[in-house]
Amino acid sequence: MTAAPVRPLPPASGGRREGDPPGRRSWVELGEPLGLESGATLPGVRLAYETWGRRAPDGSNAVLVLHALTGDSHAAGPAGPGHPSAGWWDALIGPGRALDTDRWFVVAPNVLGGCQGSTGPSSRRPDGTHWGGAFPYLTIRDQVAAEAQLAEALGIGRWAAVIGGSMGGMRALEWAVSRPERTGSLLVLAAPSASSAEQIAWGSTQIAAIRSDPGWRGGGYHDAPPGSGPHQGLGLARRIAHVTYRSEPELAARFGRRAQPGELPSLGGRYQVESYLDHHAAKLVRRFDAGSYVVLTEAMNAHDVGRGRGGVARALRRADMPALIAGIDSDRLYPPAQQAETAALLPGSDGLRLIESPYGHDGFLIETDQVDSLVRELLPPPVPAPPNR
Ligand SMILES: CC(=O)SCCNC(=O)CCNC(=O)[C@H](O)C(C)(C)COP(=O)(O)OP(=O)(O)OC[C@H]1O[C@@H](n2cnc3c(N)ncnc32)[C@H](O)[C@@H]1OP(=O)(O)O
Ligand SMILES: N[C@@H](CCO)C(=O)O
Repeated sequence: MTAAPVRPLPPASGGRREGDPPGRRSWVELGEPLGLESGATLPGVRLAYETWGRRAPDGSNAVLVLHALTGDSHAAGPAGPGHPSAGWWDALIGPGRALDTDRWFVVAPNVLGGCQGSTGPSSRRPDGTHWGGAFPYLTIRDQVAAEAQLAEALGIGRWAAVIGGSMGGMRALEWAVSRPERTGSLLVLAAPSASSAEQIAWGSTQIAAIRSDPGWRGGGYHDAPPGSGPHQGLGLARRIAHVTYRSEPELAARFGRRAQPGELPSLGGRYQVESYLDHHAAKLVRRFDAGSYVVLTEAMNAHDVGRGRGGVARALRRADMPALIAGIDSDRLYPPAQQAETAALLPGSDGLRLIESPYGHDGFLIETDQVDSLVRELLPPPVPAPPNR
């Protein structure tokens, strides 16, 4: 397959901000419409990304880090303009960290279909109108196809490692299966080879919550007056999702049946856990687009590395690079048994790695010490040269 030409653009205005670790925000625009798995094409595709470290002249030290559903390209670095929080894997990326930016050139794109710089439903079409509900159906494969063009634009023929968790893990696995020659090694955290019935059920329930909001307007709300979008629906979707991201014992120990201070459930007040979910819903609504949430959730529902490739087992046999597949012992959304199957089928894996955590699926974001060990196992530090005699 010949890749479409890619037109790299200059760094975003401001580029590196004062106080940032060595890192840069930028984007590429694909020179030609992206052909999608559905047969449709997506014109005017832009992919935003951040980088840390220095690219080796031959591109051999590049590592691709792929974010989850509501993550973004800000994997490392402090909070700042456009980034309400510090990087979601800040503990892992930087000088001397597991992804040592004195050695590795780390690249984190914002996913295609997202809303933090890459083309998605809230972007404008070439004719200047918002995509909204006309944004095409995307799959994880389409997202990886766009990321492959980003790699070409950056002069990276082969990643030293492709690393991702949750939806990022789905994309990492898709990289390994569809482009094994370009995936030097693989780390997948808390992600399946194919979304299960239950995972599709959770995802489609969240999509239904958004679409049932009168503010959804068939996805065409981006030109509606400010504040009239499907915020209730998106908030409801986040509440449902967030419960699946945490574990039952954690919620029981942390909140129990307690009422939120100053509120009485018998008088219309909230339980603490309700208030906690309200908080996470409100936070997401402030920073995320409902249309992107729908498109990305549909892509996760469609995830199946075996589709049209003779099934999962056969597809995974293509991915023969060194691979680490990790699950979280308390993850009820992506149970580790599912990842054990992936690990057993991947030629380069020696079995499931288990992250111990009370926090459930979010453990891949929280248990950074354990993820650190996995990254160091995948990309061991260079053995120092013996002293000259
Ligand atoms: C890959 C990515 O997703 S990158 C983007 C970052 N991820 C997200 O935003 C996903 C949503 N968030 C999360 O999943 C989690 O917050 C994580 C994984 C980032 C961090 O987990 P934790 O450190 O365990 O945070 P936790 O779930 O306890 O949430 C803490 C927040 O809940 C608030 N909170 C706790 N109890 C209550 C309560 N009873 N009522 C209201 N708010 C509450 C805290 O004040 C805190 O608020 P803040 O985040 O605005 O400071
Ligand atoms: N907290 C993560 C969980 C999904 O993997 C997110 O919102 O992206």
